[in-house]
Amino acid sequence: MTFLALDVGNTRLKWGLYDSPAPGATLLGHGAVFLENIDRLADEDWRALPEPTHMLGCIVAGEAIRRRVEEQMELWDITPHWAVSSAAEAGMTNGYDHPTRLGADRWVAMIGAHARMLQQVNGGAPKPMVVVMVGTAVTVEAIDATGKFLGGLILPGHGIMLRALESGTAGLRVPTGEVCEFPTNTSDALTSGGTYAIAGAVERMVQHVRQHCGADPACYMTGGAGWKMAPSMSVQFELVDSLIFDGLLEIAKHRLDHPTPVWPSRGLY
Ligand SMILES: Nc1ncnc2c1ncn2[C@@H]1O[C@H](COP(=O)(O)OP(=O)(O)O)[C@@H](O)[C@H]1O
Ligand SMILES: CC(C)(COP(=O)(O)O)[C@@H](O)C(=O)NCCC(=O)O
Ligand SMILES: [K+]
Repeated sequence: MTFLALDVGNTRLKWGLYDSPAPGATLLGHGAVFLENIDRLADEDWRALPEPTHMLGCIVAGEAIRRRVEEQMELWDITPHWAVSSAAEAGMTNGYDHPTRLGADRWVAMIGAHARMLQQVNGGAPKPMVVVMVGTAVTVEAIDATGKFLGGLILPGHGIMLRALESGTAGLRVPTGEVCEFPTNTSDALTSGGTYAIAGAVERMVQHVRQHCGADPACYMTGGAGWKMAPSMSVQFELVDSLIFDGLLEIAKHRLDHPTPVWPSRGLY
């Protein structure tokens, strides 16, 4: 039972092929393509892959992109399934005003992080969490120890911050700089400004969760630009590149264990 996990963000499509639809499955292959190159997947990246028998993805890139991804999947005999945010799933509850309006990638990453935290406390008391995703945008989620999503921040990512400054000014078109505490040139000032804007927002959220929950949160970070942020964080974050795939595997397992009418019965997915 091979399982294809897809994470389609606003910049890139990430895919992972696993040997089964359950947490702890072995990764057989993975890759990432920019959205403009999606149409090559069937002919190139996916051509020589063993055929997946199940698939679950999450997508925040819009309907037109979803159709282009599904077209590529016609290479195989599988039905596309996409995770959506809901009021409750896989041991978590969703405190968003309108749970279904929460970005599916945010929900799935929280589910992945929650399973990881439970495994790490190994039967001990569950911890609150802060889950940071550094992609096109940056999201900073707060989850209490019962697995309730309390709410989260959305910030521009590094690329959007730089492009906004470039397009709104005459004098800020410079190469990428280094992160430093006291930048003395424009490049370093921009790079450091963006990085510490994100780090500062994350730090505030950690404080808010600590105050609200009365315990230190477990902190997880993921996303294509997570590695850029990790060295500049003032609190210890575990960088987990696979958080969304882990969440998809978790959801897949829960749905197989507890099938509902929402989950189509044709095939397993
Ligand atoms: N090799 C890379 N290719 C693309 N983006 C990268 C790469 N390394 C870091 N990044 C950064 O990661 C961001 C995209 O991350 P990603 O998680 O793919 O975003 P999304 O999920 O929104 O598509 C880009 O804004 C870029 O700053
Ligand atoms: C916040 C996001 C744009 C993040 O997208 P990404 O950076 O992963 O491409 C996405 O999760 C989204 O469109 N969310 C819907 C709005 C919300 O979560 O409130
Ligand atoms: K993402």
